[in-house]
Amino acid sequence: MTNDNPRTVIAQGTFDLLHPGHVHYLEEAATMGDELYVIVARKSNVDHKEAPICSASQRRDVVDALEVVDEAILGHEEDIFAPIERIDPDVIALGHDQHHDGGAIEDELARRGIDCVVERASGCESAREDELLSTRLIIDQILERRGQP
Ligand SMILES: Cc1cc2nc3c(=O)[nH]c(=O)nc-3n(C[C@H](O)[C@H](O)[C@H](O)COP(=O)(O)O)c2cc1C
Ligand SMILES: Nc1ncnc2c1ncn2[C@@H]1O[C@H](COP(=O)(O)OP(=O)(O)OP(=O)(O)O)[C@@H](O)[C@H]1O
Repeated sequence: MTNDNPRTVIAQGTFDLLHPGHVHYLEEAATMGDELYVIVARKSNVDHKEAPICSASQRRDVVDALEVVDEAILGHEEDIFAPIERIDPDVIALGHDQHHDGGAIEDELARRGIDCVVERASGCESAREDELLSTRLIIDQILERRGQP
């Protein structure tokens, strides 16, 4: 049976060098509705940490290949609310450590007339050996192991 009124969820992030923490986040975001769209951040908007290694379109293509994702799209360069206005989601799923203020996002959504709730996803609890679950930690580990002698 087809769902005539699917609940749409938006997740977002940099997604440079995909790891299981990303999969955890996207799988949880998908449970918040029926269709999952993912906005992949432009390099120019990743200003709170080191710039991503992979290009925006390559990061988008890898996220888009995940079964749990209905569609991954490139973020807007200037107005981060432009894709949200176009997709008109029911839920925005913030990552557990995303620096964005959920209240401020809700205020801006209301100002633009977008009826949407903001949820916070959980962190990935993995007790596995060799746990990294962070792009920064993976890159640090690569530099440590493979860096110049
Ligand atoms: C609701 C929402 C919408 C966003 N839309 C965009 C966008 O259109 N373009 C973009 O470059 N970044 C967008 N971002 C920002 C990035 O996706 C992201 O939060 C941040 O810049 C990358 O850091 P992170 O991976 O540590 O979260 C959005 C963030 C949020 C919370
Ligand atoms: N270990 C994790 N558990 C749950 N969610 C995660 C985890 N790692 C990343 N995410 C989520 O995935 C989304 C994209 O994360 P991002 O691209 O910033 O990866 P990251 O590994 O946290 O990067 P970095 O370590 O460079 O900050 C964010 O919403 C973030 O909260």
